[in-house]
Amino acid sequence: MRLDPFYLIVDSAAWIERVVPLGVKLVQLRIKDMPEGALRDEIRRARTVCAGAGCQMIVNDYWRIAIEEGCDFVHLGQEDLAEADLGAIRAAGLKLGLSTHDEAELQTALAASPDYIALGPVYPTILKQMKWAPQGLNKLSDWRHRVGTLPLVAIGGLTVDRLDGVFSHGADSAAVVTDISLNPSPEDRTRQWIEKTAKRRGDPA
Ligand SMILES: Cc1ncc(COP(=O)(O)OP(=O)(O)O)c(N)n1
Ligand SMILES: Cc1ncsc1CCOP(=O)(O)O
Ligand SMILES: [Mg+2]
Repeated sequence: MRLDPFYLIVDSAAWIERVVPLGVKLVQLRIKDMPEGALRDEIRRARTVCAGAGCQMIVNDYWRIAIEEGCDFVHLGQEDLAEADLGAIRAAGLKLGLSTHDEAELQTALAASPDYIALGPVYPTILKQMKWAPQGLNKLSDWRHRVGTLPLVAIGGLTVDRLDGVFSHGADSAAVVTDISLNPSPEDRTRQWIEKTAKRRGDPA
């Protein structure tokens, strides 16, 4: 499986409606603390936009709802994974991405046969409090060798200027939240990410 090199993470269908039409091809819907009915509405709205734009949509955390709503990709952290029914996820045909932060988590993740492995935070992040210090680029290279041919996602503190570094250290895809969501012009910044990753995506010159 191949992942787009630009992996955008947003927290609403409204964001997806705003930026996916610009040419985003891989997006995660990461919603925290929302009543289930509203969450299902968000997923359905987001999925409609993504389907129309040829954008792969990944649902964070809510694997049961993702199955019920007919989605095809979920992302789980290690705590999510501990409570998830992997058999049900696989039986429903969903692809699975997993977070890792240290060696033990990598072993746990590899044992679950995921479709990609994410490593983070590569750089300091302001999105959420992390138990882990920034991992740095050398850890990314280490993970590159350990995950073999599995797609590797870098996450945490990524910006357009940091993309060359993460790709040259083995990442296949770079995931981002605040460099876009907190930018004074999220649309312009999204275009910069698309342009900077164009060659890796195989876009025509
Ligand atoms: C691509 C990607 N990598 C890591 C995470 C973090 O997942 P998790 O550790 O479960 O934390 P939350 O995002 O659920 O707060 C992610 N969402 N996406
Ligand atoms: C959810 C998550 N997991 C590891 S780092 C991170 C946050 C990424 O956000 P940002 O791109 O704003 O640093
Ligand atoms: Mg999670």
